[in-house]
Amino acid sequence: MSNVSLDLDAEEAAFQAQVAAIEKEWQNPRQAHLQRPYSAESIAALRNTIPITYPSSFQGDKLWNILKTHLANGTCEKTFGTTEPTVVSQMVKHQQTVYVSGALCGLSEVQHPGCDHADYPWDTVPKVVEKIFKAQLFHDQRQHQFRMRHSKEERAKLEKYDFMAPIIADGDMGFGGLTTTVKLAKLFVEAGVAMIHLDDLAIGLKKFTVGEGRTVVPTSEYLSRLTAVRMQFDVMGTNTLLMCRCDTDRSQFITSTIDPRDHEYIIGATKDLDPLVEYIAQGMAEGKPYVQARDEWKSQAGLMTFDQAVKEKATEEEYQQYASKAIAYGISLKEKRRIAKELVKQDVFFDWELPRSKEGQYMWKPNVKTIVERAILVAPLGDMTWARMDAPVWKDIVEFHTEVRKVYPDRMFAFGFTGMYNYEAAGFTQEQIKSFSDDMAKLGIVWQVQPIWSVAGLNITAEKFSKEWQRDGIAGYIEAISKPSRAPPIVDGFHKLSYAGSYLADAFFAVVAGEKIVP
Ligand SMILES: C[C@](O)(C(=O)O)[C@H](CC(=O)O)C(=O)O
Repeated sequence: MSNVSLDLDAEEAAFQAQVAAIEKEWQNPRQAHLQRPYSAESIAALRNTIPITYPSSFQGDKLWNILKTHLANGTCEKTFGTTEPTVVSQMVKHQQTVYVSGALCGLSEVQHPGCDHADYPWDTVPKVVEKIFKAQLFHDQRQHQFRMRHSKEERAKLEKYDFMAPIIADGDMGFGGLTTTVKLAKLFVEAGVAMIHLDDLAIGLKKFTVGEGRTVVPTSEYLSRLTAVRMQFDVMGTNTLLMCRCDTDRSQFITSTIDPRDHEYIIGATKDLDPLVEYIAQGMAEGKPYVQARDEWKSQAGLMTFDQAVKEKATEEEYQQYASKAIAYGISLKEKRRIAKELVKQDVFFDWELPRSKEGQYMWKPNVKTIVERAILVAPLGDMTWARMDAPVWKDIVEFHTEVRKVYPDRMFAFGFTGMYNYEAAGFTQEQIKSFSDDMAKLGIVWQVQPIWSVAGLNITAEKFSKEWQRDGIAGYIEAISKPSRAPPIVDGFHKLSYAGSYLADAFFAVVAGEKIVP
């Protein structure tokens, strides 16, 4: 049955042409760094039958050029997070890119705000990107129309900003299974994003107040997620960028032991105690707080990785032999146990089931080596890499980027000056803090973001004005806002007719009335 004429030859020819076009796209120097585990045929079979193009692709190319230029110059783009289009209309005067942070969206763009547990609806951030992108188009259009009202000579004196700063957005962990990740990627592209970042965190498992912040997923799941996004970008035929963020360096748990590539870092008990969950349940029944019961158990359990457990029991010589065979990428616990049995005289007790959390997570040893491994493994799927670090440990920053650059010398990196960074406490001098961004740029960290400026940053401004308004009423508004914004250089606001879009509205009336709108 068919409602169109069934020309099988034409259908086959169109499919083969599509396959050839995709293969050509993939050979483009712009995509040379990418490797896919799937074929052009598979992508062609997943495409629509009508051509569709997305501004996201254009913005992706624009971002690529901006960042590549920084890489070549050893400089970087410094931006910050916002969800507010008016803020974007100002930041483009100094920033080349805009960041839409999940944490900010979760706090101010949803019906039920809250801490950054990435527990907001999966389409929250794409919707904010769409809002911002459309606002950028508005500012771009009204500026262009305003300029075109003037002669070429007059335009030399008018301001001109690039409002279409590429948007980088937080894709978090993809929000569930692969089909959700695919839909998320699709929505981001449709919204006009230039790049999204996707991480290796588990959904729904952040707990900050009790110090059990983050949980990662196995390497295999991380790979699948990123592949799903790359596949969706390919299906849509866009040059939208994908940033592979990795949180392994500062996470406390992993959801599963299924992937041997993670076994080196999974922590077990080396004392044969009752399981942690049972100890906590009993302790709490006796009136102990959760954290106290947990920490008591942890202090008795001899928590360490299997390799460390072997080191405790082996002689120096035995351990050296063991390490040479058993400590390498991807060696499973089963294999490690076999090697230990063969080489170490003493029995090594190690049980990674005992410390499992109530939710079933396994304990994880955060460290730089694992982010290096994950970053290198997934690099061919993405355009950039971000090792999320809570603490400004310069040694770790240098180690991570140097190691990845040994394999991918042209890799571009991102860095987030996330939440609680305390440079003084970490021993940084004022000079080091000042040159921090420039020093990182030399490591290839071309995109640097202060993601959550909009919380404390806007709060400071709002609190200051609210006090003045309460104290001085309209006199306060006139002095604090109205007068300074009208004095040259005039601040953007409703009083500036071009900014507010008044000339644009007039132009609509004029064109409809058949009048001329250019000189
Ligand atoms: C970048 C981030 O994902 C965000 O949502 O803005 C957060 C920010 C933060 O915790 O300060 C993150 O780094 O996880």
